[in-house]
Amino acid sequence: MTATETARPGGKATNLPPGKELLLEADNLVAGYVPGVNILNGCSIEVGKGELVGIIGPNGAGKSTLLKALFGLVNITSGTVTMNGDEITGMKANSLVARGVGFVPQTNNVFPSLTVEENMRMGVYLRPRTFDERFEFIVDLFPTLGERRSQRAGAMSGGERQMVAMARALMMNPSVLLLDEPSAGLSPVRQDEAFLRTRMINKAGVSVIMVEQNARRCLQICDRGYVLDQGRDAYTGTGQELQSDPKVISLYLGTLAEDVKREN
Ligand SMILES: Nc1ncnc2c1ncn2[C@@H]1O[C@H](COP(=O)(O)OP(=O)(O)OP(=O)(O)O)[C@@H](O)[C@H]1O
Repeated sequence: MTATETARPGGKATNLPPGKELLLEADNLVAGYVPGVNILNGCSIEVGKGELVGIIGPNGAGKSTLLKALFGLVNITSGTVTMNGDEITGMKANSLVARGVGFVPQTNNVFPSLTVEENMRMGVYLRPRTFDERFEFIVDLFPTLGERRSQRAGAMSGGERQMVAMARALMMNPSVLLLDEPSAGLSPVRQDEAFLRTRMINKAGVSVIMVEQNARRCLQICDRGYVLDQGRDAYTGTGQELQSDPKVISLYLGTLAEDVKREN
């Protein structure tokens, strides 16, 4: 099997594996930051319940913009976003969080002057009474955060802060977590840990949409992926299909192509 060019409007075939239930769908999104300048130009993705979906593509393809559009932070001029069959297009972030969408931005994603525990409390400010139960879940997943609950987030390393940011988004018990480049700015070892954490979150039952610059690692851990190009979903397939597809490699995964050459 190789990656497939995604169906353009009209031919609405699903990309989900057989029997997989649809959780979230972006259909033909057009969106941008300023009127008249579209960054997403008809972008469609599907996420099944329990899936880890990777979004890769060249710089400026609109990967982060897609996540921001899904989270109500970028103006959508046409197209729809649905979750569990309900339309959520353009809803504001607080409504989306209440509906089970979590977002971890790439930067400025923790309150540095607050402790780990205070960051977690901020994450659950809409449902403060659930703090104990959710914090227990977090500590089961990331024991370090239990040990360091009184430490200021600003005094932690980049990788640890990323863990705090993920944990904070998990405090609201989201069905789907949007992760914007969880490995950005981390050393290779810390990047591996960030990918491992992402996988653990997914294994704990949370669907994940992960945007990544590190395409090779992203495709290694995701169930399915989308290659974005100029604001559109150009290719899709399983992580393995995309990794091994020559046209995806030659067009979008320059560094991966080099790696494949070296390995052969
Ligand atoms: N806040 C903003 N205001 C205006 N334009 C923006 C803003 N953020 C991003 N853009 C533009 O949108 C386009 C897509 O950016 P985006 O960050 O979504 O791409 P990306 O695929 O995530 O790229 P990268 O891999 O480099 O992070 C770029 O041309 C960028 O300059």
